[in-house]
Amino acid sequence: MKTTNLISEIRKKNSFLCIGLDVDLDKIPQHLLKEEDPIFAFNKEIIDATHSLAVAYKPNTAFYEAYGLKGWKALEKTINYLNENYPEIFTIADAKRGDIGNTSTMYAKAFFEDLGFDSVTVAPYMGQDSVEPFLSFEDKHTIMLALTSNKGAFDFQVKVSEGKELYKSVLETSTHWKNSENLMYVVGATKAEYFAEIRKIVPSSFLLVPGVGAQGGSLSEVCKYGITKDIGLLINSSRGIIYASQDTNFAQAAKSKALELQLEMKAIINDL
Ligand SMILES: O=c1ccn([C@@H]2O[C@H](COP(=O)(O)O)[C@@H](O)[C@H]2O)c(=O)[nH]1
Repeated sequence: MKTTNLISEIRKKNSFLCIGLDVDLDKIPQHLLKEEDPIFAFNKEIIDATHSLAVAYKPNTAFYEAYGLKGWKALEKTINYLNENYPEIFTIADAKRGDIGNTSTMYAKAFFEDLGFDSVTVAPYMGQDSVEPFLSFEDKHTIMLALTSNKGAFDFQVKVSEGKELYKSVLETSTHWKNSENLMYVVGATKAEYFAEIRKIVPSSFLLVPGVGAQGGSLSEVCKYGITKDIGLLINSSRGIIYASQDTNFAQAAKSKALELQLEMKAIINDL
């Protein structure tokens, strides 16, 4: 999907919400366990109930890989369902891949060609030749980890080397790579105080922002310095939305949680 389509979808829905599909069989309503594919059955109901409020969905592949072949099948059914029924939705495989060039090419083929995702998350640690194979896919996006939402982000990402924090080097260096227009970055909502600095380096790039909801990040704090004239943000919430209830009404409960965030987003967009 082209970024221009994503921006017009954001404008149409007054939403920059990304819903994380992190399906844990211990947390989904128990009646779904009788279904042939409980993971897909759960995702389908969540997607059908929330698609008018969200512009993106982000299955974290760990939650599918953990269930082996059945999990991978459910991931495939979920992305096919989104692409067939809601082609306007931006899809993110949160897989955090990256390896030597020929291996990265295979990861890119798996997520972009075989599964048909619009984007995949990638770790920058192995450098340019590990990321460029992802960037070479036209109309696909590579979302590189910059400053993550977890506590461990302080172990390396904010450490200064040769006068610069590592996350700043990741942002600055990657803007010079081939096809860098296909890059987006992950910045945690729990790191709101860093957004002003980040926007100095990548003023218009899209940022995928996890950490609102279960991790306690604040949407309004992120938007203070993170939002751009084209919005430039995809705010993710996973557990805070999809596990709003474990009853049979779980999808409506998820919709209510998504609506709370969407209304907050609408007010922020109107104030721009
Ligand atoms: O810095 C990061 C990068 C990725 N994530 C992922 O996003 C979701 C967040 O889930 P919540 O339930 O809304 O906390 C999850 O898939 C993480 O692996 C992140 O949290 N932080």
